[in-house]
Amino acid sequence: MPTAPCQHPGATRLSAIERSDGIGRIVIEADRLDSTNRRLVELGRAGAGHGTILIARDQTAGRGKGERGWFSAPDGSLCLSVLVRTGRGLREAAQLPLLAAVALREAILAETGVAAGVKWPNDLLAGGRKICGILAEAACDGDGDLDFVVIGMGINLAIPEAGFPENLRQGAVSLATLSGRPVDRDGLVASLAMLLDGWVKRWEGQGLPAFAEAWTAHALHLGHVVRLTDGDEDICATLIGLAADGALRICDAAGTVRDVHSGEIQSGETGLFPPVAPIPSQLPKTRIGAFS
Ligand SMILES: O=C(O)CCCC[C@@H]1SC[C@@H]2NC(=O)N[C@@H]21
Repeated sequence: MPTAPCQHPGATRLSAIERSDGIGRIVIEADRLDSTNRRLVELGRAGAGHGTILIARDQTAGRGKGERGWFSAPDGSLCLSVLVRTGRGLREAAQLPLLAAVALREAILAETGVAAGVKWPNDLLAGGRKICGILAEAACDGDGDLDFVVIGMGINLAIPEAGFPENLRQGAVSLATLSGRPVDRDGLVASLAMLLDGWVKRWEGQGLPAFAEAWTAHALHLGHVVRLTDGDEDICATLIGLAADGALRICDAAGTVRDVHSGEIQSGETGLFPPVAPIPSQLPKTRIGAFS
């Protein structure tokens, strides 16, 4: 029997998909929330267990990478967050956003037939347009040790082209548009929970080697020159692949091989990734650490 999670005001329905442990053991669905990441962090601090999933039909202040907001449409988007408690430490947990992209890519392929590529670190794209974004945030205890990680995923399920804000229309697309058929939202959640659970368990045992090959096999732009940010620095570099700790290994314009631990790809030489203007952010200024 699933154990009851901590309740919160936005939760309108509680259901458990058929798992007795692990990811998806508890699924909380809310009609409307500000941010599933934000709320799941609160639930985590209050003791919610490993594998809790929080889904919102409508998200009013979704968080995106780089302090941007995240656009979603009620009924057209899937906004969910997953709470992961791991025996591995904070440094290694920074690999979870990459792992999440692998699991989500597989779930999308299984449920819709859409084969996405992974734009470092964890955006999923098809035909050069973004299908989903992932934002993982780490919560630490008073000593700075990892308490838990919340992995948030925003997936464009069935947003018509005209349903995206104008500044996103060129760069984003939904799964229903790509596949030409409706997407079974609950099927996608169940598939994701199962796949993510398996990948996290393998990663707990083996670390990065558990999924590095799967990530690399579908990574976009490896071997190509791209413009990317390395922290605050804007650089052009050739993407080499993943380093042993999960950082992105690049070769910069001076020919120096170095590793990038956080940043984003801004554009690729094929012109696949035109920069997208950020959505005005309603983010609070105090954040727990964001990995991606
Ligand atoms: O900018 C990105 O690419 C990451 C977007 C992540 C959005 C998801 S939607 C569900 C979860 N809750 C949030 O507030 N953000 C993530």
